[in-house]
Amino acid sequence: MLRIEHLSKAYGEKKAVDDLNLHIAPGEIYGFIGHNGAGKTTTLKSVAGILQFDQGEIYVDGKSIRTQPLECKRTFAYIPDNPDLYDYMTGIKYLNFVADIFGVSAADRQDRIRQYAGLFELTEDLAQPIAAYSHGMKQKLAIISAWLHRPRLILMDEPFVGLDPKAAHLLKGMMRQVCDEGGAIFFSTHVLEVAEKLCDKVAIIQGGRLIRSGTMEEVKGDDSLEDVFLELEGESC
Ligand SMILES: Nc1ncnc2c1ncn2[C@@H]1O[C@H](COP(=O)(O)OP(=O)(O)OP(=O)(O)O)[C@@H](O)[C@H]1O
Repeated sequence: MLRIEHLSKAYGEKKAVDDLNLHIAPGEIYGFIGHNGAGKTTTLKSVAGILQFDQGEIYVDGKSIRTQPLECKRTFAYIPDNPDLYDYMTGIKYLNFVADIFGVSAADRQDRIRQYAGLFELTEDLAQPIAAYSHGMKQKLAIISAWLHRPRLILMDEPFVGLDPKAAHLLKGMMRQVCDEGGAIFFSTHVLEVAEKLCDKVAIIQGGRLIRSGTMEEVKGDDSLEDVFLELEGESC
């Protein structure tokens, strides 16, 4: 579903991602963890096709994000770490705008908007301009928009930040459902308890380099993910 091969990206002299390799298969919720500045957002933006990288290749369903960006972008949805949406639009206008971009039929978009806005208790707010939304409401809107075109791959950067417990629980169920239907999720998080419970596989990045990856059992063994993460961080100091 997603193959990252020898990805490297530098900002000037600073190597943000260094020879990173990852393979995410259908059915997998893949967590991406690392300290602040480790290179998670740079990796996710490279996969999403919004940041040019220096070396390596990224394939979505076998297609290169560099040479076939449109085909790739039809397959996935990307939720950035900060839901900077169009403040002047109303929620419903924004959702219709996204549905238009992805060619979602009128009937499908109506069904899905009704379903997800209902679940996230956002229905009444959809008529409000996004400028009047709280951070959590913007995050809910970004999540609904990502799910609108039924993407097979969903990329998310810190998706749980700002969500209330009910919305966070709902999102976890939606992530699992995407994978049960043959899709895949690749997301970054600092909340290791969530990663430990939710993820099938996990990758730990440090200073732009992948230092551990595999199934949750392979990575953490009998310890907690937090213990393993802190131990690996300690080894590097
Ligand atoms: N636009 C930029 N210009 C210069 N350096 C950058 C830029 N964006 C990121 N960096 C640097 O690249 C490195 C990786 O940053 P990145 O945002 O990918 O980390 P992250 O793992 O997502 O961090 P966080 O958990 O804090 O969001 C950091 O050292 C950061 O300072």
